[in-house]
Amino acid sequence: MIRLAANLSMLFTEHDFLDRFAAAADAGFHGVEYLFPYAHAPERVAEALRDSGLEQVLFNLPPGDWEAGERGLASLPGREDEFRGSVVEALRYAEALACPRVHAMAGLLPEDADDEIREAHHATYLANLRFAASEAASAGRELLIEPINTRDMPGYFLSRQDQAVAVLESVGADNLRLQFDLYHCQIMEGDLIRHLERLLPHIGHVQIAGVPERHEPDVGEVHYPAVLKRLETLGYRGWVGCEYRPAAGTRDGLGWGKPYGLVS
Ligand SMILES: O=C(O)C(=O)[C@H](O)CO
Ligand SMILES: [Mg+2]
Repeated sequence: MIRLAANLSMLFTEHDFLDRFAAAADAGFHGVEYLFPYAHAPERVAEALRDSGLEQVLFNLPPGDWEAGERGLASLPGREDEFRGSVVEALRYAEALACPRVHAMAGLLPEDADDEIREAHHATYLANLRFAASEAASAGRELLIEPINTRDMPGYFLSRQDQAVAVLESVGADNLRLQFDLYHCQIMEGDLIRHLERLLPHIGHVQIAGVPERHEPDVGEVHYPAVLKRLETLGYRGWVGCEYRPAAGTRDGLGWGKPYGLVS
């Protein structure tokens, strides 16, 4: 069975953040994810979640200075203390929200990155993920890494599935898993169903969006009914995060989700 989670950083933005939980429940979602809850006290977010009856399925560690263009800390040499603090903060919120998994964004390479700089980022990334996975395991949580396409996020340190698998295998933590975003994979590599089949043992969470505009899943080049059917027949029991920008109003665009219980 496909279980859809509304990404409240992109969906229901017609409402204030804490009101989006009820809007998602009303539209037939059973789970929510978003980028960052940190603008609100954990108890306030927990109250909105509880009142909506939804499950919290994912959110991200603090990413550094997002407004200044930073996109995560995990691979940034010299920012290790800040990254460690971000792990503690994310796990504090995960406890309050009973959220089973959190995503550590890798960060950006400098434009002039040479092999030495790339290697420094790689070494920092592995060391930080070892720390974060250990802390998350102690808290009973999973830690996710996600390849992100370099058209939307130029310079992002982790951009391909084979790179992510090599990192997972190097760190070797059972609770370090892959956040498999089909939108990014289609842009960078394509071959989605074969990637799903090969990567399934590593997958801790899936996200979907239409390609190339990142609108509803039924807008664009990916035939999601076939992809989601294969995900189901592969026995995936996790969540599918709907991480897309509605082409018009959120509810107006939910018709694609009717087979999965959504109400437009
Ligand atoms: O960009 C994405 O697809 C994500 O899922 C990150 O968590 C936020 O950039
Ligand atoms: Mg994603």
